[in-house]
Amino acid sequence: MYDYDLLVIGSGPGGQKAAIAGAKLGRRTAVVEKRHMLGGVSINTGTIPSKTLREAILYLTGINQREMYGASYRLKNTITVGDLSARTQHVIGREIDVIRSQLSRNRVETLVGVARFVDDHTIGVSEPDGGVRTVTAEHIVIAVGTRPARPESVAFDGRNIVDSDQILALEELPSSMVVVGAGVIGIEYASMFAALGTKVTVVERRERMLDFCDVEIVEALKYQLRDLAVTFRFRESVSRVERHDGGTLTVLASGKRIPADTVMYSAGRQGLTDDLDLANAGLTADARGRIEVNDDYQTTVPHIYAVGDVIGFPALAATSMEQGRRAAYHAFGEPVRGSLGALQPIGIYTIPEVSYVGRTEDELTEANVPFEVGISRYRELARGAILGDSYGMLKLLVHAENGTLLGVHVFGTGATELIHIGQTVMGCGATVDYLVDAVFNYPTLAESYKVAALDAVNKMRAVKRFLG
Ligand SMILES: Cc1cc2nc3c(=O)[nH]c(=O)nc-3n(C[C@H](O)[C@H](O)[C@H](O)COP(=O)(O)OP(=O)(O)OC[C@H]3O[C@@H](n4cnc5c(N)ncnc54)[C@H](O)[C@@H]3O)c2cc1C
Ligand SMILES: NC(=O)c1ccc[n+]([C@@H]2O[C@H](COP(=O)([O-])OP(=O)(O)OC[C@H]3O[C@@H](n4cnc5c(N)ncnc54)[C@H](O)[C@@H]3O)[C@@H](O)[C@H]2O)c1
Repeated sequence: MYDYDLLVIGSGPGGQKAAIAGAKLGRRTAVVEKRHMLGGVSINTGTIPSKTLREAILYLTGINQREMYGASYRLKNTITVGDLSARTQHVIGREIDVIRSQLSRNRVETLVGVARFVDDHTIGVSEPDGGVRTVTAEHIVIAVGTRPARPESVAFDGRNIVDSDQILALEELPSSMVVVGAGVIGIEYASMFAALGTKVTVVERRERMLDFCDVEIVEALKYQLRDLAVTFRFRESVSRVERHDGGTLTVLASGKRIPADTVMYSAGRQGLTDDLDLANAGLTADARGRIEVNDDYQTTVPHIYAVGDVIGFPALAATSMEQGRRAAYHAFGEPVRGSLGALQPIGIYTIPEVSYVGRTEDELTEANVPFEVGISRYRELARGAILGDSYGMLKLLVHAENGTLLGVHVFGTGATELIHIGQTVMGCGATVDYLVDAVFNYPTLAESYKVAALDAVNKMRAVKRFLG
């Protein structure tokens, strides 16, 4: 009766995984995607280019080798935009190829164009040649993602005043830069440009940055960034950004004016729902373009699902993929286990990187959960010394009464990989004793789990001594 069992709008992480899941369940599946955007924001302008850029910067600046070889160590003295973009373009190209191949070998049809609702089962696809193709589907997944917010008060020109998509196309590396917004995007790019030697000023209207993370780890990150000559302006709001001959001027509500070669505006993102004609399907979006869904990712029209950034927090590639898979399974009656949430890791690819899973000290204190802290510092690990990472740390939050792990927070080399050991231990419900008794490869950073676990149990034993 319908052309497809499942039609997915958007081929970012959420859309891709929804489509592949539908196809694996034997359903006729298609994805609609705009020209030149296969893989979504994640592959083309977001996750993959920014993480590849970071890797290129780490390699070419030699920043991670400086504890060993001295502050002046560089692999390449003059790093150009070309040096950086060559690696980025190479990885983007490969990733697009992987996605194209995965979709085609799973017989997911790709329809190129802009999708909009004609009714709740019908989509019009405006194709690049100007034609409109109309297709119908039993189930529809909206995975259209977001775009950077671009307020009128900022004179974006794509050259000196840019958003986080345009930053990838800079013609030369700026010697000074203002980053507006200390969200994850702002801080990741601030740290990358600071590592390249750009003098970075971060303006953030809140009192602190990354307020969902562990306070001690954010302090450690700020210390490292200040050491790279980053200036922070907290509790300051940007009123406007002006373009002048030879540079830019960022005007703050407090009256301060900050001159810089380049401004990157990274103060939030907007759901890409404007062009979808949602009303034709009986749907609405909020002021930030987000669509509301229930725990199964169904919108208010039950056969239409929404996943990924368009449904809001946490807006990560990692979660979007899993939401996509779950939405498709739900549509076709395939069971899924549990719900996404408590054990969702967060990885922030700053230089140095941050990662955590579970709860923070502040959250536990607020909830009156008694906990003990176990800390391991990389400078006391043989692997930390070998790598030349003296600032890294791993922190375990352990329930003071039953020994279960409540949170793991990591700062430094390998943080975003290491976190998964803690995530697995927490997911299996093991206690800190598992980490105390386990033998880890030596010398590794993973050993930090055992060191931190011993630290926590030593403190817990000290309390028990008093209690008899
Ligand atoms: C700079 C940056 C760095 C990031 N780093 C990380 C990271 O390190 N780790 C992490 O987990 N996440 C990261 N993210 C977030 C991650 O990229 C997003 O969470 C993820 O891309 C969201 O996936 P999605 O499926 O919602 O769709 P998106 O990736 O946003 O893709 C949506 C797609 O839908 C298409 N589309 C929109 N409207 C239509 C329409 N009407 N018709 C047809 N197609 C349409 C768009 O062209 C786009 O290709 C980063 C984001 C940015 C911007
Ligand atoms: N490693 C990762 O997982 C990763 C990396 C990058 C992005 N992302 C995702 O992308 C999404 C978008 O990130 P983002 O950083 O753009 O958005 P955000 O909304 O998280 O941060 C924007 C920041 O800008 C501040 N701000 C807003 N207006 C301001 C003004 N006029 N002056 C000064 N400060 C202002 C806000 O207070 C906020 O702290 C996030 O949800 C994030 O999870 C994830």
